[in-house]
Amino acid sequence: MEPLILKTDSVLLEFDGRKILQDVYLECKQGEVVGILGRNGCGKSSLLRIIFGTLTPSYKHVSISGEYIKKGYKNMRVAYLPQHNYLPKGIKIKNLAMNIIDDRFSNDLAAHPIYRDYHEKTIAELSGGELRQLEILLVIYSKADFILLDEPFTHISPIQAEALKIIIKKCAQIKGIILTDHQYYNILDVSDRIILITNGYTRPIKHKDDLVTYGYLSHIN
Ligand SMILES: Nc1ncnc2c1ncn2[C@@H]1O[C@H](COP(=O)(O)OP(=O)(O)OP(=O)(O)O)[C@@H](O)[C@H]1O
Repeated sequence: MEPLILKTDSVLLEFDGRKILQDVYLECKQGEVVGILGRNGCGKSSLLRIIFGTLTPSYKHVSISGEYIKKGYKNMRVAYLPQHNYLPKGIKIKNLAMNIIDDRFSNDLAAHPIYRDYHEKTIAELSGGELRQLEILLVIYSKADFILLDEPFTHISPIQAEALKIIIKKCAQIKGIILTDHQYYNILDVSDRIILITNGYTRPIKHKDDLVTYGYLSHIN
């Protein structure tokens, strides 16, 4: 079967007359990881929320394999990890996972130490970093064909970031993943393609040097 393709273009997003996003083209196929980089406030989270359907810009065109998508979250076509904690505190973890996990990943979730050790507990009983890991897992292993991750590497330790990159790569064998984080080295590591948002435009990054040229990095290490 042909891989599904999520396409986003012609986005116009303004706040108080200030143009945040004005010329966006973003494509992601099932089977690939697309990394988005950009300075604080350039519109990365906004773009993910527009694709997911929880932020309505003046204009957008989002489609999956040619079918116009108004709200990505409808019918669980797109899943989204927000920058901030989102899970309700009082619910048992195994009950949260029950209806959202893709059967193809239920063994992976069950074997992950966070789920294995805490599934009988509630969200309120986890540390900040444990909670973040669980939130990431529930989105990555969800039934959606496309997964959007806003700052998945922030708040987790380096060793767990390494493990997360392996999980993302495995998941991307059958899903499309778009992610952003200020830990750009992790984004460069895990992504098949990089898109930089600058001055409201998306620019494909062909080489690390482009990140200096466009003023995202001051130098290359
Ligand atoms: N509800 C809102 N009202 C007004 N301005 C907003 C609103 N939400 C976001 N903005 C502005 O839109 C711009 C883009 O915000 P967004 O959160 O998408 O940026 P970002 O690239 O994800 O930033 P960061 O890397 O700092 O998380 C920012 O300048 C922000 O101040």
